[in-house]
Amino acid sequence: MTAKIEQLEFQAETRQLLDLMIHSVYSNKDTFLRELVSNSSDALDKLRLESYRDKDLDVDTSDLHIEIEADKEARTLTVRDNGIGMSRDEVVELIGTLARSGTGELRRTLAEAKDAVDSGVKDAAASGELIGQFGIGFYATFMVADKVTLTTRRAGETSATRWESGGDGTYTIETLDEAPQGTSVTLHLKPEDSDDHLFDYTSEWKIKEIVTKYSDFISWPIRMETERPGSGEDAEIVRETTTLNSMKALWTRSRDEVSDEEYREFYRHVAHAWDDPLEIIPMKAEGTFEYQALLFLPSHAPHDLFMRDGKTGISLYVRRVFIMDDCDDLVPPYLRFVKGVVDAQDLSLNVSREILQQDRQIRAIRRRLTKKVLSTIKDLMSSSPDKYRTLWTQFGRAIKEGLLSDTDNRETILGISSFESTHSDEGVTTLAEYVERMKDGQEQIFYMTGESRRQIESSPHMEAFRARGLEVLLLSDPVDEMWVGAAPEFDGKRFQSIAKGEVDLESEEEKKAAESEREEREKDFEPLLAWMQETLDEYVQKVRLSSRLTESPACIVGDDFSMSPALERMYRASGQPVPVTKRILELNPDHPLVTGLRAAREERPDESAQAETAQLLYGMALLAEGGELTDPAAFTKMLADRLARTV
Ligand SMILES: Nc1ncnc2c1ncn2[C@@H]1O[C@H](COP(=O)(O)OP(=O)(O)OP(=O)(O)O)[C@@H](O)[C@H]1O
Repeated sequence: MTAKIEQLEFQAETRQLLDLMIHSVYSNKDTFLRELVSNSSDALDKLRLESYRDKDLDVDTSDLHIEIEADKEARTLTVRDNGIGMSRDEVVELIGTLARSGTGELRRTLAEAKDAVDSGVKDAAASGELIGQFGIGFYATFMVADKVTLTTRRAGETSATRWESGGDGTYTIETLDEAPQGTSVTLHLKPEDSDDHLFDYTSEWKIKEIVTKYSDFISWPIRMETERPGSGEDAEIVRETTTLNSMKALWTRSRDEVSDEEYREFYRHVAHAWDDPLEIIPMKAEGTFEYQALLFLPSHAPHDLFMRDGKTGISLYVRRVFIMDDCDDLVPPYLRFVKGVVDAQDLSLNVSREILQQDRQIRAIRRRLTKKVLSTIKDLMSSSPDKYRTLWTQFGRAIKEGLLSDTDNRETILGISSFESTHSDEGVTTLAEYVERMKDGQEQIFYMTGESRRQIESSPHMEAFRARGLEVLLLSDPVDEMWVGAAPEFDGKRFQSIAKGEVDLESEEEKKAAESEREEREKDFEPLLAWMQETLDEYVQKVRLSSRLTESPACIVGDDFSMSPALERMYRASGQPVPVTKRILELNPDHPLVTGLRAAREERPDESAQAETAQLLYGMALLAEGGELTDPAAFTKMLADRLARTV
């Protein structure tokens, strides 16, 4: 067969990424080798598993390993494995494109990073962050090489593929008749330039240094031919094959035997991450279900945390044999950011994803892991508040999903959650702190949901609470709308929306004093309330006097079970039908607009403009809470006409 070399173009994003890598001043260029070794290790894991599952796959798995070969003369470095390899299509898909979700986001981040690089500011940080967010694995090679050649043959296939690129806009791809099974990546190294952190990557000690630093725990041997002086006088140099890594599985070792640096590199390997772990959680369970686990809480949220196909982070091993990554049965979805490995003793090596879902042992492990992660976060709150804050900022929104889905642990999750509140303009508060500050006689935890802190704070519902110095939680994450509706309690205190139901802010004494006045007022206002209810019947179920307003003339409240406007909008946006709910209009009996309208009703009951005032009052109340008018044009016209009469 004559080899046909095809030249293909990189996807636009891939090209930009390469461009950035090539011109990157990201100082830690050594990490390219970690990426290659990590990919090889994954490929070996996959081959072992596939050969185990597919008995017809005729491959030799007796000596699975990674090999590093440096050629000083040619200035090349080759990393070779006899793992699963890739088919031609896989090469195009996996290496030629960024086969990742969130391409739009990547494009945006790339543009930002590029601007930063162009303007010469925070260039290292920009590319470092980019690498951190998207983990651009294989492309890291272009930090140190001006040409990369990859030759690969997939296990079970006869023909092989060669891919080559200079990191410019294109790459070539060629089908070969033969090649050893597995993958070999050869880097044609850029000239050494230690000012630019480009070291001599053909040097034996440099390679050793990098492998020991970043890849020591890799469970496959990483071999290299090394030289040592022979013994005796004028003895010749002895060349021998050395295994560079210790291959010790970190999770089988106790915490004091492992350095933070080893943990960190292992984290980067399992999590495909570039950041540092925020917290390391080693676990060991003996008894009915034996397993060991090594979990990490990352310090940065991945870009796909809220994407439907976002990855979960736990790899499953059985007796030290890799079974699968992204095992989403090991932690509940709200803890999908937790990374690490679980090594179970008593599972079958043959276990499939479908079986896992049903497996009692896996369910037990999941329960234990969940509790452990939650208790670790709880400990961080007191032992390391800075770390807790970082964790909450990065993952709080995901964790709060657990308030809805994990009822067994709801109280614990509430305990580790933080919320914005009227207590301070900045920062967040825990519920324990809120409860601590509750006023005498206050029995509920007050909250209001909305689309932003500002919008909630300026809503009329807040007025009486502000006037009385009562703290209100300001819940502006979409997920807040969901869990808070499940009406949980914390520390025996119910959550009460200040925009729903009747609010009872007065103490017993105040109540008594206010009672007769209120009765009086209700009598006074009765005709107005009845008339308004009739006039606005289409929109509201009831009109009543309010005890929550001090400044605004009116506000709209739901009953205890009605949806908030923001929740209604969320449902509508997701295409779900939303039942029309009529809410309650509350009027401020001290506001001149309300008292004026009452007087006008008494004096000139036939005046048609009063119905417009009622409509305007209702419209203003809707706008004030951040709601939407059903007919904005009609409202503005009414308002303009009215204003025209007063100028
Ligand atoms: N040595 C290899 N053997 C087999 N497949 C490989 C090898 N190297 C890379 N691949 C394939 O190419 C894909 C892309 O590799 P790349 O290093 O760019 O990203 P990744 O390893 O998936 O993730 P990360 O960016 O976190 O490293 C891998 O997921 C794997 O499927």
